[in-house]
Amino acid sequence: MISDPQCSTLPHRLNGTNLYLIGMMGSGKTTTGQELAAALGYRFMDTDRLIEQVAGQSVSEIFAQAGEATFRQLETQVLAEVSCYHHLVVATGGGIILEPMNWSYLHHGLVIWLKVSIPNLVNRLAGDTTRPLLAHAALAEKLTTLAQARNEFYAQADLTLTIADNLRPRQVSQAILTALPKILRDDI
Ligand SMILES: Nc1ncnc2c1ncn2[C@@H]1O[C@H](COP(=O)(O)OP(=O)(O)O)[C@@H](O)[C@H]1O
Ligand SMILES: O=C(O)C1=C[C@@H](OP(=O)(O)O)[C@@H](O)[C@H](O)C1
Ligand SMILES: [Mg+2]
Repeated sequence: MISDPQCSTLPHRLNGTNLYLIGMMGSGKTTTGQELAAALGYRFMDTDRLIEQVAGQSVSEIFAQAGEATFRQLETQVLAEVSCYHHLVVATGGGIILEPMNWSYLHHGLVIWLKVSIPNLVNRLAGDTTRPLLAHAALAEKLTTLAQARNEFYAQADLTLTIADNLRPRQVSQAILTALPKILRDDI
């Protein structure tokens, strides 16, 4: 629930506008998104989970069997469908920002970049086996290369939150709730 009185009018002011979380793998989009949705009384959706439902396969299986290009097509298809709804917090996949068409859907709502340091991403993702782009790669180097290629796209978000390394998911959600009013137009 929203405890800060300054944020208590936020659900009203948002008026159902979707919130899209973007950022690198491990930045906490899926985890924080659930906290944020609960705080706002929104529904939570995760494009990766929707893709898995559509394909009947895990993300890793799609990458291995159909390839990344097919995954990206499914990602755009799922995002297009999701953007028809409202009152959603949507955790996206880290690469959703690469396809220009996706921005036309993301901009139906407000886009929030969870900006997390590479060392913190490495800590969180060490041992992870569910992210095919990180398989068979030196983790820190791969994340650094991906971030270098992607940061200019993440920076197109409506709101950038630089997340301190010790912030728990609930605190990240609170930080978003505190920051959102500052970017809301009066007519939104
Ligand atoms: N604020 C946080 N503090 C500590 N661990 C976190 C935080 N946010 C996410 N995590 C952990 O990091 C990992 C990746 O989080 P996830 O939400 O799946 O990221 P994303 O969806 O951005 O790839 C998970 O193990 C999750 O529990
Ligand atoms: O960064 C990426 O290109 C990807 C991120 C993953 O989602 P998370 O960002 O939730 O890990 C998932 O969509 C897929 O493995 C590709
Ligand atoms: Mg995720």
